[in-house]
Order: sequence, then C-alpha cells, then structure tokens
Amino acid sequence: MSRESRLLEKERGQVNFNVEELTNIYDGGAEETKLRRKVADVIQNDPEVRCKDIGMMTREERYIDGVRRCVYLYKVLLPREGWTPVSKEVSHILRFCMSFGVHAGVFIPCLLSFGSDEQIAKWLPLAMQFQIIGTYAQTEMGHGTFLRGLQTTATYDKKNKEFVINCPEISAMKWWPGDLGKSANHALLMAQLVIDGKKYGMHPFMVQIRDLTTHMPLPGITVGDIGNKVGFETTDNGFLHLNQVRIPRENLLCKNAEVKPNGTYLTKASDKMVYGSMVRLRAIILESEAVSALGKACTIAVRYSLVRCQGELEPGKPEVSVMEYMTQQKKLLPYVAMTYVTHFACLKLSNQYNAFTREMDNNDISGLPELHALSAGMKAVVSEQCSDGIEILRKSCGGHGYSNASGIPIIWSSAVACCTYEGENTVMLLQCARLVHGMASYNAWNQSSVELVNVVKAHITQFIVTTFASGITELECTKPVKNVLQQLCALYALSCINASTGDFLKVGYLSPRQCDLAHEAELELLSCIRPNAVGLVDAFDFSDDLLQSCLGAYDGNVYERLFAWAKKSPLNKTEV
Ligand SMILES: CC/C=C\C/C=C\C/C=C\C/C=C\CCCCC(=O)SCCNC(=O)CCNC(=O)[C@H](O)C(C)(C)COP(=O)(O)OP(=O)(O)OC[C@H]1O[C@@H](n2cnc3c(N)ncnc32)[C@H](O)[C@@H]1OP(=O)(O)O
Ligand SMILES: Cc1cc2nc3c(=O)[nH]c(=O)nc-3n(C[C@H](O)[C@H](O)[C@H](O)COP(=O)(O)OP(=O)(O)OC[C@H]3O[C@@H](n4cnc5c(N)ncnc54)[C@H](O)[C@@H]3O)c2cc1C
Repeated sequence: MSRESRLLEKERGQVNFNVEELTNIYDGGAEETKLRRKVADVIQNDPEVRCKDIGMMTREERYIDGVRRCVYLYKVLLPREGWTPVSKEVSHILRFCMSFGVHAGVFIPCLLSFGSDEQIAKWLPLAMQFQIIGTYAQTEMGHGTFLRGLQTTATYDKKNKEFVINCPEISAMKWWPGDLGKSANHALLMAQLVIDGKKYGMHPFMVQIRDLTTHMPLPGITVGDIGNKVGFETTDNGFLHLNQVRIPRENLLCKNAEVKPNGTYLTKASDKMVYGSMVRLRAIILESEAVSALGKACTIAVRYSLVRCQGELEPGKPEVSVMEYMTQQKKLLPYVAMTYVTHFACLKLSNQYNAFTREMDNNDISGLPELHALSAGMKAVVSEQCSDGIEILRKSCGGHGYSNASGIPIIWSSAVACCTYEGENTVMLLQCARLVHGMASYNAWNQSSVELVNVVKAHITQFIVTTFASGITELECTKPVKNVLQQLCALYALSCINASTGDFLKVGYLSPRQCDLAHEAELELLSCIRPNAVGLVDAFDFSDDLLQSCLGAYDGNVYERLFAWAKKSPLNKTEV
C-alpha cells in the first residue's frame, strides 16, 4: 500500500460519524442509495456505456462517444434491465449520460408541458425511443434573454392551414440549442406567432428539421454545429436557420393556446405558461449541473489535500499534508458545507415546483410568480456559488489541479455554463428582485439595479441557510451525524457573513467586535470539521468512474495514476 493510501486510511479511521448514514440522508433514504448504486453498478460493469476518460479524445471523438453511449443506454441497456424511460432508475442514469441532455431533459419535458394530449400521444413515444431526437430552439444569435425580442416568426396561412416559419435576418437564426448541430431531427421551436399581421407573442412549434431516413436537412433548413466551446464538448450546440419553412397547423403545441383552421386565436391558459418550462428547468438542473459538480470537486480536492504532503509546519519535523494549513481548510471546507446546504435547499425548490404542478393540474397558477422569483434567484445564486467554488477547489490542487488528469477542469467547464443558460444570472437576479421588491420606475430601477442584485443574493442565501437549518432540526438521525450537519450549516452561514462583513457593518447590523467573533468562530469550525473531512466527501459516494480523477480516487494512489494517465498522451506515442 502506498504512503498516500495509508494516509487516507488513517484519516478514515478518525471520522466520528457513520458515513453510510450520511449518504442515505443525502440520497433521501437508504432505498434511494440502494437504487442509485444498482444503476451505477449496471452502468460501470457494461464497457459499452461506462464512464471513461475522455481527456485525450478530440472534440469529434467525444461527441461520437457520447452519442454512441447514450443510444446504447436507451436502446439496449434499458430494455435489458427492464427499465422504462420513466423508471426511477433513469433519473440516476442521466448522471452518466454524456449526450442528449437537452433531448431528454428539455425537449421531452417541454413537449409534455406544451403539447395537447393528442400531440403528446403522437410524438412522445417516438422521442422516448429515439425515433425522433429533439432540441429546444428558443435562443437566437441576436436574442437570448429578451424573449419578447425574438425575431423568428410563425405566420399563419389560412388558405393552406399551415404556419410559415421564417428567420427574417441573420440575427434571427437559432443559435446555441443543445443537441441541435448534428443530432436533432426535430426542434421544439419558439417563434413569434403572427395571424393577419397581428403578433401574439412567443409560442411553441414542433418543426421537423432533418429527413428521418437520410438525416439530411429538409428544404429551407440550414443547420450545423456552432463550434468549440469552453465545455459541454460532447454536446453539439447548434445553429438553425429557417427560410419560409411550412408546417401543418397541428404543429402548434396547443395545450395553452390554439389557432383554429379559420385563423381564430384561442387562449386556454395564462400567457405566462409559455415561461413555465424555464421555471421547471431552473428548479431541477441546479442539483444535477451545479451542486453535484461542486460535490465532485470537493471530493477530489479534499482527498488530494489529505495525501499531498508539502512543507513543514514546524522546522525539522516531517512534511505535513497541505490540509493541515488553515488556508487550505478555508479554501476547501466551506465548499463541502455549501454542497450539503445547497443540496437540501435545491430539494426544497424542486418540491415546491412539484407542488405547483399539482396546483396547475387544478388550473391554479397563483403560485407561479413566487415560484418564478425563487427559481430565478436560486438558479443564479447557486450556480454562481458552485462554479466559483469549483475554481477555488481546482486552484487548491496546485499544478496537478490545472491538468485534465485532476478531472476538475471538465467539471468546472460544464458547471459554469449554468450561470448563463436557462436565464443569464444577472437577469435572473433582477427578475427575483422585481418580484420580491416590486417594480419601481424604469430609471429609479436601473439606477438601483447593482444594489438590488446584491440584496437578492443575500435574500436567497438566507433562504438556503434557513432551509437547511430547519431541515436539520426535523431530521431523525444519530447525534454524531446531526452534530456534523449543524457544524456545516454554521460554517456555510459564517463563511457567507464573513465574505460580506462590509454590508453588515455599513448598516450597523454587526459591530466590529461581532465581525471579529464571526471570523474567529469560522476558523474554530474549520478545526472542528477538519477530522471529518474525508468522511464528509466519502458520503457523497461518487465512484472513481464518475469522478474520472487521478487526484480524487478513493484509494488515494495519486502519483501512480498521474503517471499512467500522462503516458497515454498522444504525444507520447513516439519518443521523437
Ligand atoms: C433530470 C434533468 C435532466 C437533464 C437536465 C437538463 C439539461 C441538462 C443537460 C444539459 C445542460 C445544458 C443546457 C440546459 C438547457 C438550457 C436551455 C436554455 O438555455 S433554453 C433558453 C433559456 N432562456 C431563458 O431563460 C430566457 C431568459 N429570459 C426570460 O425568461 C424573460 O425574457 C425575462 C427576462 C423573464 C423577461 O420576460 P419578459 O420579456 O416577458 O418581460 P417581463 O420581465 O416584464 O415579464 C413579463 C411577465 O411575465 C412574468 N414572467 C417572466 N418570466 C417568467 C417565468 N419564467 N415564469 C413565470 N412568470 C414569468 C414576469 O414576472 C412578468 O409578470 P408581470 O409582472 O407582468 O405579472
Ligand atoms: C452551454 C449552453 C447551452 C445552451 N442551451 C440552450 C438550449 O438548449 N436552447 C436555447 O434556446 N438556448 C440555449 N442556450 C442559450 C442561453 O439560454 C442564452 O445564452 C442565455 O439565455 C443568455 O442569453 P444571451 O446569450 O442572449 O445573453 P445576453 O442577454 O446577451 O447577456 C449579455 C449581458 O447582458 C446582460 N443583460 C441582458 N439583459 C439584461 C437586462 N434586462 N438587465 C440587465 N442586464 C442584462 C446580461 O446580464 C449579460 O451580462 C445555451 C447556452 C449555453 C452557454
């Protein structure tokens, strides 16, 4: 056993709570843990679909590998295991899916949100079996945030009972939709509805964009990949230009609004329902795209920091692990706390969303404005805190953190996108501000927007802390587990306060002495939590396969893994 493995084993021996119990709590129960592990075992024992190191692959290889694995998953593995696309197992499978995130996570749910029963019956089975592959095409080259500014039009042709979809100029071209560039043959396309010259706002249309046999673009369609990006390299975010493309009247997804054959426009629900899909996604992607990413980065950085020996604490004494330095504990442990605290706050948000969908089934959407405010605010605050944290964790791993061998750069490159997609964060914070504080006049409003953004961040952080604090109080668990969760709650709250002492001093909420006490209390908590560090990240239960990290493997064998990984570099195929 290597020195590093022995160090981790010694660390695990001093954890003072039951790690498995905390894993069960994090998962939502022992049965959930069992289900998640069963899915992970099935996937990791199938070479056709198991996670693998894509660090040395080209972009095209990563895309093809992601598509191949995903299609195998849905067409071979699910039927083999007797899992249907709506089985509970599939929600855990999405963690492993490297492609079709928008098809599975956006296109299909939006079809369910916007489609009539007949339209769902027509397209859902095809989408579930990958007979049709869909994208969610809303953002254009010229507009992403300002939805009322979208330029793509859907003009109703009474004579032929068709909609004519058109991008009037280059800036109207759809730009960014995931799975669009090379994979999708259908688009759930958001366009401005026009009837007899009158504009009715953004509506959802089902548009076939490629031939189902040849996969060639249909007439009037120009489609392709938008090129290399910071991350999401397995996803073919694409562009789509539509030039007078005709679709049947029946392709307007008409759960909320309908156009009769004679061109009469009929609304069936609030026009705000068209925004509903965005509320849903903001509520559910935080866990899978931001918090889970932070948990992986914490697992890697904590395990590595416990085995990375560098320097002396006392001259002449043996080298210590970098985790012994207070500065390293300050870099890492507040983000371990944040992972736990935001995980449970996101759970409360998705529960609130599910409660709203039940109310909506009874035609009650009175809860939508508050849910919009909370989901917009949470999406902005959590995605920013998590992606900022992942970068700090990457830097805490020194040089090896800058290597793809650490696994952290690819984690960050996906998580940071969550600050932009599904509503750019600043815009989301301002949406939350306007719904929490009411809309002032536009000028007073713009002049105050910088402060309002900060007020909303504080408002949402307070929601996150109080949610976790009350959750712990109600939690039935052993005392050691409750104790460590209370420490994490206090650490997250204190780290947020200490990051903003200026605001508290400015309004006289805290005295300078109290600020000192808050700072000292945080440092004391770091020392209390330090002995449990490895147990807290082990409890996230990320397998080595899922982490894909030479620094964060469970056994701590960093250096052997690092050298083996580097030797796989294509540049090393020849000595010269
Ligand atoms: C299990 C999960 C599996 C997989 C997960 C899925 C995917 C993971 C895989 C990969 C991840 C990668 C990509 C993910 C997918 C990304 C998809 C996208 O990015 S789609 C595009 C998203 N775009 C946006 O979010 C646009 C943001 N802009 C807006 O929302 C609006 O323009 C605005 C900023 C809110 C402004 O709205 P508007 O222009 O209408 O003006 P107002 O602000 O005056 O609003 C009017 C009125 O409407 C109310 N309102 C606005 N938004 C909402 C809402 N969302 N819900 C409810 N109500 C809303 C607003 O409050 C006003 O009301 P009023 O005051 O008039 O009563
Ligand atoms: C990885 C990824 C995947 C995506 N997937 C999809 C997809 O599947 N389907 C899809 O339709 N789209 C998708 N998008 C597009 C995404 O939804 C948009 O990029 C996002 O909504 C932001 O819009 P924008 O790019 O126009 O930014 P802009 O709005 O142009 O933002 C630029 C700057 O302007 C500021 N700003 C804009 N409006 C205001 C305002 N009112 N007040 C104050 N400041 C403002 C913003 O804060 C920001 O700083 C994806 C994007 C990414 C990065």
